[in-house]
Amino acid sequence: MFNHLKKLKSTVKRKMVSQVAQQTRTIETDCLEQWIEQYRGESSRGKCAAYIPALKEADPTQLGICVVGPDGQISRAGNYDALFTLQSISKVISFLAACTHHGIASVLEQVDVEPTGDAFDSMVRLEMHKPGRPFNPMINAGAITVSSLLKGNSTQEKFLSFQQMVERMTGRKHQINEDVYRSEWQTANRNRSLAYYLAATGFLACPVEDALDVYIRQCSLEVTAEDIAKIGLILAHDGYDPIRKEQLFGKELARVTKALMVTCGMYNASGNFAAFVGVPAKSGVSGGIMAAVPPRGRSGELPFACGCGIGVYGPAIDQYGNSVAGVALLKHMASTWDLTIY
Ligand SMILES: NC(=O)CC[C@H](N)C(=O)O
Repeated sequence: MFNHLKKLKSTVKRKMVSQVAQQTRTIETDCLEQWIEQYRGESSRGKCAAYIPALKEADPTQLGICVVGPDGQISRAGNYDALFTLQSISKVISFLAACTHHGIASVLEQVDVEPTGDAFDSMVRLEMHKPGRPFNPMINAGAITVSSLLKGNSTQEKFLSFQQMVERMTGRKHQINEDVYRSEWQTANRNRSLAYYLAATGFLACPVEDALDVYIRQCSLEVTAEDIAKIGLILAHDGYDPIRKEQLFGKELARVTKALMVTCGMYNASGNFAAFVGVPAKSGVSGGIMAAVPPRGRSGELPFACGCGIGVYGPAIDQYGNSVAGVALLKHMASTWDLTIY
């Protein structure tokens, strides 16, 4: 009798908890849906990237978001299921993969951790600090160096080690968008020059065209906002996947990576983003933004107080290469939900 009562009590309690969770989820999703409609119009202040011709084909008015919490709570709104290519968000993952293979210290011998304040594809500083390594792994020069360092002796092996890192974090298989890959390969004159310069100065660990091929392939991998939100969540929890309960990479690597995201992740708009959103994030020119929100001890009342990963997609980008509507949405969300780490 006593046992029966105890079981009944715990079932009632579980039901109540799940109802509360359900309710919270709905409130958060409601907020996100409302904000998406509020900020969708911001996309008219930007344009889809045109220097990679295939990216121009995207619908600039799309805006989607997915937020994932450590207990598996997911809130999605807008065009959250749209597929887009990782582009520069891939730089975070290739850095994780290269450091997992070589160790942080030896990767940092080839690429520094200093912000530049220049455009992501700039070459101006490479020659100014002779024979300096590229400034950081989040600009193209540094990312091409990192791609050349990926584990493996061929482009296939190197790309595979990148792809496996992505798939370990998202928990699913990903494909390359062949049109975007081809389009970038055919128009990559600037990145090609960067890669040749890196080879000339001894900062490329494989032949130029191989490094470029791996880099462009990783940029063309297709994901959804939910995929990058999951990666953001793992970074927020210092390399630990709280949903599958598995440590995927070390704490120190997670911390170095988040510091790079804060200082360089939004390129030469990283200062503004740090001031008005205030979380480690990485953008890509296809319109994705991945953010890692660590647990906030301040109040259990806050939405996603135990931290979360955020994935945003809005293909109209600004002069810095960041999603215009995506950044506006994140600014609103950060101030309302008190997301900042500062
Ligand atoms: N900012 C970006 O997303 C740049 C990535 C793109 N593939 C390039 O190298 O130009």
